[in-house]
Amino acid sequence: MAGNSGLNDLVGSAAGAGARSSTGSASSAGSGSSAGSGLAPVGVLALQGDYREHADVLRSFGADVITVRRPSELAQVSGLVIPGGESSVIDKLSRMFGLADPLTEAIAAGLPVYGTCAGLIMLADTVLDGIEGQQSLGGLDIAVRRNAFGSQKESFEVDIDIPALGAPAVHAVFIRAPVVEQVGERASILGALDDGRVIAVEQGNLLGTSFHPEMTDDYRFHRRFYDRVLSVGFHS
Ligand SMILES: NC(=O)CC[C@H](N)C(=O)O
Repeated sequence: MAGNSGLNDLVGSAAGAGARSSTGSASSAGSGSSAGSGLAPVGVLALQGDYREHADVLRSFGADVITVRRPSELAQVSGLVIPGGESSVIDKLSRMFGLADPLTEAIAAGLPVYGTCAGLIMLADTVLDGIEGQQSLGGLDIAVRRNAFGSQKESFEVDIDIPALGAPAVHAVFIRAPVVEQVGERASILGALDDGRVIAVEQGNLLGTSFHPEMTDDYRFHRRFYDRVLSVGFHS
């Protein structure tokens, strides 16, 4: 899934990162049930970032996937992926499009959500090093630091043991990634770097990784999210 367009979406500056009129491969499928299961579609927040890659991963599971850019689309979904990209842009656009409050409400109501990188930042209760005025949706009892790896190591790849996923280790791709600096008592750690810095967390129906499984061919984190979607059967 390591499509160049997705990578450009991740590393590109905020300039030109506004709402896209093109739906790309993640075109909205409208309402409908997911893969004959009677389940509502799974959503991918498509304001900015590499949402197409996430949609492709979920479709590979047989899921019915829709892109989410407005509250009426959010109201249809049984789960949501918030992709990587630029959290300050996703934050601004979600407020501009009237999605921020419905998203916060859906998270509080138990919507299963998986956030990667910028998506993890959006799910954090506390954001360190946000731009002025930056807000998050919250939900995860954590504090994340944006761009925590500094300019020298903005992007890197490393194998990380994730006990909850079993063997083999996950090949994790970090792109201007955040780290989880504080983990509150309601969140649990799924993975950390050798130096102890936390990069994967879970809390009830919320899952977050600093890195980008959609850029590899190991979809166990997406599978974990989708299994949660199937078992929760969320509808608003
Ligand atoms: N790959 C990514 O999602 C990068 C996240 C970005 N640094 C941010 O602050 O949102």
